[in-house]
Amino acid sequence: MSAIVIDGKETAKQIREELAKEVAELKNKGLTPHLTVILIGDDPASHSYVKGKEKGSQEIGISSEVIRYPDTISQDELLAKIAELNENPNVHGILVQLPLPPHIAEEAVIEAIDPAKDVDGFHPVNIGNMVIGNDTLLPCTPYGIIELIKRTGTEISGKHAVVIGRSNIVGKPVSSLLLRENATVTICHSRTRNLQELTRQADILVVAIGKPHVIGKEHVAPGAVVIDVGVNRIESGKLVGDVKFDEVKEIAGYLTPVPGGVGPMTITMLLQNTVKAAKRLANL
Ligand SMILES: Nc1nc(=O)c2c([nH]1)NC[C@@H]1CN(c3ccc(C(=O)N[C@@H](CCC(=O)O)C(=O)O)cc3)C=[N+]21
Repeated sequence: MSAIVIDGKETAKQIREELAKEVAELKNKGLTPHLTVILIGDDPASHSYVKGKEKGSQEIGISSEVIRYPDTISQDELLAKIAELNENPNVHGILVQLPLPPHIAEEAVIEAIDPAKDVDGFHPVNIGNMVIGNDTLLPCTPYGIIELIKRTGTEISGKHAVVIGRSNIVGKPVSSLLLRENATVTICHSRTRNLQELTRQADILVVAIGKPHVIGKEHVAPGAVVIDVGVNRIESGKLVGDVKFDEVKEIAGYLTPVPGGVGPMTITMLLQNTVKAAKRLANL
């Protein structure tokens, strides 16, 4: 058997087409959703990712701007800018690209963003609302993962979902969203014993480790839905996942590729969050 490869690019395109229609209607009502991205320093990966956001914004018709700072910017200066954007009624979404230079505290920056404009879904208020199950801005990658699983036609309710990884931006929130969808959720991490024994029980396996090619066919049950969240740039410059794609493809039921899987969905859910934030701020 060979897995069906989940086309994240195509799924992202479908959602963006739906969003473009919605944005056109909002514009008729005089509302143009606006996203402001703050980019600090000159990490090439961050720059390429921010380009993806600008392109995506143009595609669906929302306006976006990127504010660039050298990595010498002080934390106070950055917080002052965020305070100004919080007050600006024309700005609906604020995203500060991570990682930040070491002299700036990530937590302080995330907490400075108005939760209503936190399109990353990283603010503790939004995380709390997500865990409770309230309607809120959801973190983009986990939200995109749920959409990808649902659009394969897979029912999540009652399934055993195993997540490998417990980061604040992927592992923890995706576990919470899977639970919200009524999956039975197991979270594995670097201290987990008998990883293989657990992952082989998964109907849905979400891999967010951040190491190239560490999950192989021995970790996967026949027919499982395997979501590879890894974005690892290897020496050759190639982007690879955490999963050994070729061998897991032989056993899984569904499998996401890297690139072209979760990545395009992350940007799409950011656009969706920006539209949602704009509507809420305008009481629509
Ligand atoms: N505040 C903040 N929010 C983020 O959401 C955030 C961040 N900071 N910092 C960096 C990470 C990384 N991230 C990616 C999103 C899309 C792709 C993506 O679209 N990847 C393409 C390939 C792109 C390529 O080939 O370079 C794909 O997988 O097909 C990758 C990585 C969001 N992040």
